[in-house]
Amino acid sequence: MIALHIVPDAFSPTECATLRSIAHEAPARDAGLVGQTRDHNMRRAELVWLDDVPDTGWVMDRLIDLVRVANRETFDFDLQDFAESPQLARYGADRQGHFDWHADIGGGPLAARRKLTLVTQLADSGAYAGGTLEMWIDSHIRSAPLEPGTAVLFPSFALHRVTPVTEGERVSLTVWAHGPAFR
Ligand SMILES: O=C(O)CCC(=O)C(=O)O
Ligand SMILES: [Fe+2]
Repeated sequence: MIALHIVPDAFSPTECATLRSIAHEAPARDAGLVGQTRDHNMRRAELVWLDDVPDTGWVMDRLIDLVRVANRETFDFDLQDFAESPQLARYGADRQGHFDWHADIGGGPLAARRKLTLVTQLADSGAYAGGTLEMWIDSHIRSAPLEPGTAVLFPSFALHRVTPVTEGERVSLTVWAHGPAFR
């Protein structure tokens, strides 16, 4: 069975607003995929890596707490570290922002060690149309709640996607927890 763990109010409305302005003001990079190949049919988004932004230690502290609790209550995975920077992503309707079906466990040395994925919604649900985060869980498609500040955690091997944004802009915060290979 693949589990899903949902945390409402993982970030407050004010914190979501702060993270949205970081996503807009920090220099963004065009979204590459695992292994740094850029395939815009697969993914279109603007990314800001939080490790590049000063004074965001509080975000990482929160993410660590959220992962710790979710892992204790739901997953019980052998987790070791957070080997990659958290990522702010903007998916704009102007570029048909989206991310096709994929799993986060990839071929690179860091992506290969991903075990748990955490995604937080940051945009108000009225700020965009489309842009649903869907997860393929036990032969069913489950949609992540749209409420800003809600975090969803799932195993990094689970298929998921972000449907095309057709109006406005969706903003999300993603981080991965890493550890030894599943066995
Ligand atoms: O933005 C999202 O909701 C998902 C991001 C994602 O799947 C990823 O970065 O691997
Ligand atoms: Fe992903």
